[in-house]
Amino acid sequence: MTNVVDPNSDEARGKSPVPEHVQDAIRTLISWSGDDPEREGLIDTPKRVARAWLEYCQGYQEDPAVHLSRVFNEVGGYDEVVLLKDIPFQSHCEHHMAPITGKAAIAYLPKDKVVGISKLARVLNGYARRLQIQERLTAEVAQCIWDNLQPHGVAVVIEAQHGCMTGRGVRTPGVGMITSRLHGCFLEDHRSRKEVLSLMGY
Ligand SMILES: Nc1nc2c(ncn2[C@@H]2O[C@H](COP(=O)(O)OP(=O)(O)OP(=O)(O)O)[C@@H](O)[C@H]2O)c(=O)[nH]1
Ligand SMILES: [Zn+2]
Repeated sequence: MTNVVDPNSDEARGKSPVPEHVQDAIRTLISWSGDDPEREGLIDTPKRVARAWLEYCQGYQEDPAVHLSRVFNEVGGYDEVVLLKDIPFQSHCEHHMAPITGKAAIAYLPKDKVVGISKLARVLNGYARRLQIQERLTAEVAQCIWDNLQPHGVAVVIEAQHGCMTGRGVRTPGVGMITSRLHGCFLEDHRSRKEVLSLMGY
């Protein structure tokens, strides 16, 4: 007799198994919130939530510095600011595990190496996909670029909205938080700082 595999099973859909104790934790949260985790619409929810959280927190599985290991040493005499603007990201605050959504501007003034620009967004994602506060996220991205590219300067500005301030608590939709971290010439030299912030639109 041939084994018939249910096309809706986790196995057939290539989904990774979720340990029972993790599903239990989510069932507990559902019933504590006032709903019945055994009703039809919620039956598979614990598995979905668990897998979603693995994805939101994928950054724990990587060292973002890895993305900066492939450098181009030939910069063709380019000695001006490189800026990546409006990089969208999603993170989660470590206080409420609520979404933080925003955009980042990442700039550096290369010394002798540049990286593919997508790598700057990858570094941002590597740190954003963890439980964060915005200040630490900003500092970690800047430090990673500063340490690994050894440029003349690094500037990171992040502008974001915090779900814990919009959907709950003080409930102030539209409020934005801006954080910045500067290193090297952007920190020390007034003109460089003004130039980079103005390129970023601040
Ligand atoms: N500095 C900083 N604060 C954050 C960030 N994300 C969330 N918060 C704040 O973390 C604080 C946690 O405060 P608590 O008093 O411990 O928690 P709470 O009682 O839920 O606070 P409320 O949000 O005011 O209801 C809140 O003021 C949040 O607005 C962040 O990225 N940076
Ligand atoms: Zn929060």
